[in-house]
Amino acid sequence: MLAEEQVQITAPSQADHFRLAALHRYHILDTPACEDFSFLTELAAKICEVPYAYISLVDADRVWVKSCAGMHIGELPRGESYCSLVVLSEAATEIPDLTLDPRTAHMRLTVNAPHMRMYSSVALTSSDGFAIGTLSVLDTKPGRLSDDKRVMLVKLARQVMALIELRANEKTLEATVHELELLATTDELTGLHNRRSLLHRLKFEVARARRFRSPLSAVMIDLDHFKKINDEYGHAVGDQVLANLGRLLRENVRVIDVAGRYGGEELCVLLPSTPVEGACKFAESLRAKIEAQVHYAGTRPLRITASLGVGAFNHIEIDDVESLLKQADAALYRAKHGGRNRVACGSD
Ligand SMILES: Nc1nc2c(ncn2[C@@H]2O[C@H](COP(=O)(O)OP(=O)(O)OP(=O)(O)O)[C@@H](O)[C@H]2O)c(=O)[nH]1
Repeated sequence: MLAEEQVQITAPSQADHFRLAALHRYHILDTPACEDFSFLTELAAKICEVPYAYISLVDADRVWVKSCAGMHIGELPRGESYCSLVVLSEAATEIPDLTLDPRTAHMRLTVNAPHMRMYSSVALTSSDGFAIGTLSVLDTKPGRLSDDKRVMLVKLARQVMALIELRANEKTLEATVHELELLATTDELTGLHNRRSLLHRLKFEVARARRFRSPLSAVMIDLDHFKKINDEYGHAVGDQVLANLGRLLRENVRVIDVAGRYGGEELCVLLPSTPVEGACKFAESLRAKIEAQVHYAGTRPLRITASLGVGAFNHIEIDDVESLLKQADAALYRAKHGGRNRVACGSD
């Protein structure tokens, strides 16, 4: 009883708060099983000549086991785990007979099968000096590890920690690469693909349409008299209108569609697997949504319209990459000259 109270009272201290922050920085809790960690755990059991070993991370109210050898434990309540004692003392801990130590005699793994008797462990210490978990070995016979074995256990614990650091660095690198990719392909103002990314995706979609003999359409969108918005209300309001339009497009395209900013106030949507009829329907519905969208110059509401041109390939006549946009551009020209706020389709 006394031991349980000790573990629970000490756990939520200020020091534990910083320790938990160090643990959570590694993003290792609840990650899937991994061969590299299993290998180190098995090696610990082999070197120490004991049947059981595990790598544990001590969270706020549970001890989560990253890998184990000789048994299966997913997680334990913190008050039921020998490892909690190690992270509290932040040192290597050895308990030669768990039944004789008042802190561990009552614990589940001591009382129930497999009736652990010996526990020896080394703290896993974060780069900023916090004990975030342990590498532990256990036996059902009481005893002590020899000095040689303890030295090896300390070395193995360092390898475990190095692996935890490596995995965390890989995750950070992955996230950074993803962020950079996003920055390099996204137009900052509209949140759509930038021109380079749009043209890159166009090449890819043309190749795919050829390969699978599927249709591909492109819709060019140009705002009507946008210069007037800039001239009358200022560039910042013009920018806001473009940003709103970007959001409208993102919310109204399918996951497989590619919406991008082709030029200043000219946007483009690529519609894979969509024949000209479907693309014209989409363009007409988008035109109506743009017309209905309300923007604001301060408190003053504004509306703007757009002209749209649709270009389309069917699978029989997939031409070169540029000709799809040329077709959409020519249709857009007709929509502008036909009076604006309208859709012109294909070569009609
Ligand atoms: N605020 C803002 N304006 C932009 C941006 N890029 C282009 N523009 C403006 O968009 C306007 C385009 O003007 P025009 O090509 O004359 O076309 P328009 O006024 O929309 O007229 P039509 O297309 O013929 O209906 C210019 O005033 C550009 O300065 C931008 O990123 N932000």
